[in-house]
Amino acid sequence: MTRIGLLGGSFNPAHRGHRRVTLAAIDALGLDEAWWLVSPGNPLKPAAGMAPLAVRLASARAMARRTPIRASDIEARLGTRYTADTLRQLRRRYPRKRFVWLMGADNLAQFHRWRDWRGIARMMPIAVIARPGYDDDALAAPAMAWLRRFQHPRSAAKTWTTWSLPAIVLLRFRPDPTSATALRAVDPDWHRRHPGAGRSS
Ligand SMILES: Nc1ncnc2c1ncn2[C@@H]1O[C@H](COP(=O)(O)OP(=O)(O)OP(=O)(O)O)[C@@H](O)[C@H]1O
Ligand SMILES: O=C(O)c1ccc[n+]([C@@H]2O[C@H](COP(=O)([O-])O)[C@@H](O)[C@H]2O)c1
Repeated sequence: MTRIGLLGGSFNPAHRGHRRVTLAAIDALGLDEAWWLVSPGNPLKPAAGMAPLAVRLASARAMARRTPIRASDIEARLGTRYTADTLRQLRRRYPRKRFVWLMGADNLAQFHRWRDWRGIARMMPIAVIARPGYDDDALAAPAMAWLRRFQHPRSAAKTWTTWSLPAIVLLRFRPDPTSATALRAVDPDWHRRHPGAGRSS
């Protein structure tokens, strides 16, 4: 049974923070691989300022090179945009794989606004990765009021395939302050130089 971590994101662009925290999660959770689901468009984020999917995917592939991380545009191919729909389809398509949903603490703070977020938690365990500046928000997140009772200790992270659902674990690695917002602020034209630029999404 292959153990796979799923990290959904805009990857606008992918950065070394994504790579570092994903590699640390692979280690902490005993994963065979991680898939980066490069989103055709986060339903809660404005499309303005979003580079084309082909460019974001190319940046994710480059950042994931020589690791067990696979960058994928499967959401565009499945025609899904909401995470609950994507995860339902992935489970149907890959019944022999075991999935865990990975997300940074900033996403947990917003999680109660996602479509069918409780349904997501009933589909697969959730591993939240600490992120500088967001950890207090995450612990106080509206979704945590419900998720807290399903929390497992970090020390048991490798046993996630045995957990009954819902299940959540809060992971803490060496904090990585990298963010795509900060990278775009210093290099707003990054996508024009990147492989894949010029192709439509
Ligand atoms: N430095 C980091 N530490 C922990 N988690 C991270 C880090 N960077 C990104 N993530 C997580 O990776 C996933 C995808 O992130 P995303 O592509 O939105 O990057 P971002 O840096 O958060 O972008 P932006 O600043 O544009 O919102 C999210 O779950 C996010 O929380
Ligand atoms: O399903 C939803 O309602 C939903 C709302 C907001 C964000 N998401 C997902 O959260 C992941 C992180 O998005 P982002 O833009 O913060 O990198 C990405 O996979 C999005 O599709 C999903």
